Amino acid sequence: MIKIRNVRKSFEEMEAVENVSIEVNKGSIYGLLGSNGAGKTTLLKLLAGIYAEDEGYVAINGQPVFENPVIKERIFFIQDHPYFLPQYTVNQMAQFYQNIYSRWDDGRFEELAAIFEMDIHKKIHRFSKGIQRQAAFILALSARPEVLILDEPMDGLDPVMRKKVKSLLIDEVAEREMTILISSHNLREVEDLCDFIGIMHKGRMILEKDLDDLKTDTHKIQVAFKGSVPAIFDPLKILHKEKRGSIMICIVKGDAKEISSYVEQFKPVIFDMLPLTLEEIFIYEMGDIGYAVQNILG
Ligand SMILES: Nc1ncnc2c1ncn2[C@@H]1O[C@H](COP(=O)(O)OP(=O)(O)OP(=O)(O)O)[C@@H](O)[C@H]1O
Repeated sequence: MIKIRNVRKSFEEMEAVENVSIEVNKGSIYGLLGSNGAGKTTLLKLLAGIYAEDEGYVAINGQPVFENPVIKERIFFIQDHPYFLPQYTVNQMAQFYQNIYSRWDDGRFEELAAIFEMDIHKKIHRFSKGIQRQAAFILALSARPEVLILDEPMDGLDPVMRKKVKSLLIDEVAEREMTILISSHNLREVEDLCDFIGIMHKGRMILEKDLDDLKTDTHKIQVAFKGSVPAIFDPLKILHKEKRGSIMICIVKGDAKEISSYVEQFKPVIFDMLPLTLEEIFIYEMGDIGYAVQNILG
């Protein structure tokens, strides 16, 4: 669906995106994380066809995006400062987009306006930042895009609205296989939404992960034995191990049931398997550069 291959983009001397490749399958939600200036917005603008790549290629459905109106009509991009025509109401913006997007859905527009309790006849610039963002979501989803590109979409939304927006996005993905690329500074903000996560740092992609695999595959175990610790750990794939008093804490990769039945053979006096946050997984997975990632995710 989305294919970004060895892409570079510079601004004068500054290389904003350096040799980045990502692929996003139809119906997936890809979270692009990174600190300020990492190159996230530049990458999203390359995908939206706002910038031309200096090298590499950016394609959707096998076709280049830049200067390609057929593909652009299938993309909706909500920028970090959503764009509206000056003095326009939500309804007037809807008419504007209706002329651009052939799959624009009036029924959906009315439905979403009702869900958000949006005053569609009010001028958008008079709305607060959060309400303007809600208006952008209503317009974006009514355009029925195949690809939705979101730059810091939760910025300015209160917790109730975040939940509402997330569930609407998940519904669109489930019902009609919309594909989403979403940027954020904050892993916790998007971890329940994304199937894949890519972390950018100084223009480069430093880590990419499939979240489903990660969450089912990585566990924290706490274990204690009577007397000394038997040498049971060798066959386990351990990312991290530390001793706190008589308790051994390990971060282990593998199937939860297999790990449990293996450890239980050695009759531990304490044995717990605890859930890990995604942030912890990233930090343990990345070893030495985990600390750098901790700052990025912070
Ligand atoms: N139009 C531009 N002209 C010159 N430099 C630019 C331009 N756009 C981005 N840059 C530079 O490219 C680098 C990457 O910026 P970008 O906005 O893509 O980062 P980001 O990851 O989105 O950051 P943030 O999280 O702060 O929004 C930065 O050093 C920025 O100063």
